Amino acid sequence: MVKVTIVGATGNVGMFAAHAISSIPHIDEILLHGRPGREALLMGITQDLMDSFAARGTDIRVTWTTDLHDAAGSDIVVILAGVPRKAGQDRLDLALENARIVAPIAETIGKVAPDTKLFVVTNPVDVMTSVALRFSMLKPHQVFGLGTHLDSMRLKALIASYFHVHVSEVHTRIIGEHGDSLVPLWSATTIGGIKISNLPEFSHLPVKDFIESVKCSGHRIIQNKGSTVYGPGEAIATLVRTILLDENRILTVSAFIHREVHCIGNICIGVPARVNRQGVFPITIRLDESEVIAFRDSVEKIRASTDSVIKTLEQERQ
Ligand SMILES: NC(=O)c1ccc[n+]([C@@H]2O[C@H](COP(=O)([O-])OP(=O)(O)OC[C@H]3O[C@@H](n4cnc5c(N)ncnc54)[C@H](O)[C@@H]3O)[C@@H](O)[C@H]2O)c1
Ligand SMILES: O=C(O)C[C@H](O)C(=O)O
Repeated sequence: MVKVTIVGATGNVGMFAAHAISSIPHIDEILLHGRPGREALLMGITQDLMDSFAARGTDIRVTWTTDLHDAAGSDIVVILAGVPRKAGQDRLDLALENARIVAPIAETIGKVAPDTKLFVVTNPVDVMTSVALRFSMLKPHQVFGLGTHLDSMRLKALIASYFHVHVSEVHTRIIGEHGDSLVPLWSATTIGGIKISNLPEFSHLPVKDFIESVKCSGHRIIQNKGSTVYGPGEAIATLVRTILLDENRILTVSAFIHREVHCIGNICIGVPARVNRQGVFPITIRLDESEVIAFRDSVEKIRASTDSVIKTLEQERQ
């Protein structure tokens, strides 16, 4: 029995993610979790999803609960519970408020579903992934975040459009913080298998504009329509599919690194990782010198926020 639980299922991203995930083969049950007091909303979402499955011909059971213990037996638990940022806010501004929400959820999930993969989406996602790892007591390969996967997809779309090629011809990666200190890896960017820097058009590429556009993307969407939904929802479904179908894809997720990237580590941050049924496994990579410097800066920025949040949570528990 393959079961996926979504915690924070009454939110904008949670609702769409449930629908996006439902197109993955071999899922038997999607469990929607919401806070007590949200029962009518959960019931409504469940019925609406079931109608869409009937219309599409999808045979998945949708259930809902306000009790996290029902997540027992889940293959994947996606955490989307928490506040989203408002236009003008930085994702890191949400760190402590959302850590207070994510930590107890992760703690309970670690106890009731010790074999699950815990997939964190709540922002600031890199900090929340470390919080989930710390409080769930699960193993590092079981806990990961959406990281810079969505940023990488945003850059990929811009490059594909510039070169007039199908998006599948572009491979690119952004590592580091899902935020302003993100690090684009031009050294790992190819078009049709050819290193982008070997293409004459590369010298005209508006690199700075592209990176600025990726950094501002979430902010612009929130300003215009209130929240980012379809991009994250599809990105979440890609990760869930890669795990459940044991695809061994290399995706850029927030994962605990130790020595894999120039020995910079002991933190959860966006890095390329092999993703399969067992979880996420960062791959060892060598970067250009300028990329190492930028990645180290990004790691230290995330480490400062992570350490401060975890210290506060631990003090509050004493
Ligand atoms: N990592 C990414 O790329 C990415 C992308 C999109 C959204 N996000 C993040 O995901 C989170 C959800 O975004 P959204 O747009 O769906 O927000 P939303 O406000 O629509 O939904 C928030 C959800 O969290 C729940 N929630 C709020 N406070 C809670 C609490 N104290 N305890 C338990 N549950 C609580 C709500 O009931 C709701 O289900 C935000 O933190 C947002 O920044 C991350
Ligand atoms: O930008 C946000 O706050 C939401 C999300 O992280 C995104 O990048 O779409």
